[in-house]
Amino acid sequence: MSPNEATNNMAAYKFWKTQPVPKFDGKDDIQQGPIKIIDPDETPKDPYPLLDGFEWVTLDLTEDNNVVELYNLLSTHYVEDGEGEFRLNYSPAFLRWALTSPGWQKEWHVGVRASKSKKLTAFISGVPTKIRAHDQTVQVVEINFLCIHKKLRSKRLAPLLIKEITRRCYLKGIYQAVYTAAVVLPTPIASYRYFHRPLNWLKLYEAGFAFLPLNSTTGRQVAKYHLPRNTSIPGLRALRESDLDALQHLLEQYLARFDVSPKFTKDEIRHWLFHEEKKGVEQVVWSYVVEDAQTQKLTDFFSFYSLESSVTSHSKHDKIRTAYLYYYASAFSSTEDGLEARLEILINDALIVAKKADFDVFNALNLQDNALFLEKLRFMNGSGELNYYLFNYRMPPVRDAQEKNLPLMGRRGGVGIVLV
Ligand SMILES: CCCCCCCCCCCCCC(=O)SCCNC(=O)CCNC(=O)[C@H](O)C(C)(C)COP(=O)(O)OP(=O)(O)OC[C@H]1O[C@@H](n2cnc3c(N)ncnc32)[C@H](O)[C@@H]1OP(=O)(O)O
Repeated sequence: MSPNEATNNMAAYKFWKTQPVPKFDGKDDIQQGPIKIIDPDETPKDPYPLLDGFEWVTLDLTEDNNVVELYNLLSTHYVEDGEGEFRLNYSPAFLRWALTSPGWQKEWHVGVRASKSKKLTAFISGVPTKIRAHDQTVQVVEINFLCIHKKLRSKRLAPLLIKEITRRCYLKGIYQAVYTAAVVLPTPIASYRYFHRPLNWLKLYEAGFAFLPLNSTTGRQVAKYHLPRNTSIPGLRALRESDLDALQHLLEQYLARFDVSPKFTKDEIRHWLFHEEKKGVEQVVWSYVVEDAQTQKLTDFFSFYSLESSVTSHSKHDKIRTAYLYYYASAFSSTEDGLEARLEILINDALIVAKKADFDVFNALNLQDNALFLEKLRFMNGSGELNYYLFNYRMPPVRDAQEKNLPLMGRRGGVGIVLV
């Protein structure tokens, strides 16, 4: 819990109270749209002054050595679980994928170096995209990978990084952003929880990620999470490049269910969802479609991405291979009962594909329609929370934001965006 969370008191957020974000009390005028109209002429043309001994750097992620530098910073200083036992370990291939999506801008890969050693000590990034919020389309930048070296924490460098990337976005005429964070800031549009479906329970247990319930045995736990060898839906196959138009249509229809969702162009769909087999290129995203044998139409789709966690303190296993549920869609969404039954077998097939690809665990948030299958498919309730935010944009509450006390099944996601 952040020190400020207990109070939800704007005054306690010295930096955030100065930013164009909704207040906690919800007393802002709830007319949907920008909070502040930005005058580009008032945007400073030069970078903000930094702490003594540090300098701004713009990374060039087309250069392998820049990607490796970023990897080295994040793999040792990025997000950890509460106890510091596990740390997200985004691979160089993942970072390049995440940060060079269509329209990416080099200026939005903002680093800080120590002036003497030239070591990269902090970073923040953005990539452009469009989202739909209720019935409005909004051009945004997706902010991610904010990271400060552990020795430089609590020196108010984060607000500087945020202000600097904001300045660079304003200069390009982008005035809104979307981001997620485990910490509570003013003010989430929605908050979700992580769920974990063991695929290799024994390894998770040995690594300290899964626990043995008092009334169980390791054998019973392994049996509980056993999956069939083969997928069950006829016509399930890997996504092909020739599917992209049909996939765009299927996704667009499905994502219309949610209050906030991405508005993917075809190029973005290719970038984010299509993995092209190339020698020596690490696979980051797995996408599968179901093609109806009679009509040749795509009826369903699922995807997941690969993100390892480093086990910081354990000797037997140093990595957990995690598949994260990404976008999915089904033409069976015309009836709720039909959708629930379909998603259960569709996502069960996703688990089987992930198990075959040697993942240890499959993670999902309870956004989108995930509450329809999480319990049935034996996802365990995790401790991690993820809050969704919009910068300089206010909108009426999304469907589920206030419904934390409803049982799981009652909590359908209002957010359809998944940030990597
Ligand atoms: C139009 C364009 C707009 C573009 C910008 C849109 C906004 C983008 C916003 C960023 C989206 C990022 C999305 C992601 O990448 S979320 C991932 C965040 N990264 C990590 O958790 C990695 C490990 N942790 C660290 O590297 C540091 O602890 C970080 C960098 C997180 C904070 O460093 P440090 O611990 O040394 O703190 P400080 O003394 O410098 O600064 C303290 C101030 O910073 C506020 N703080 C703390 N954590 C976060 C956080 N995750 N988002 C926003 N603000 C945060 C905090 O409330 C306080 O402000 P206030 O309480 O006084 O007000």
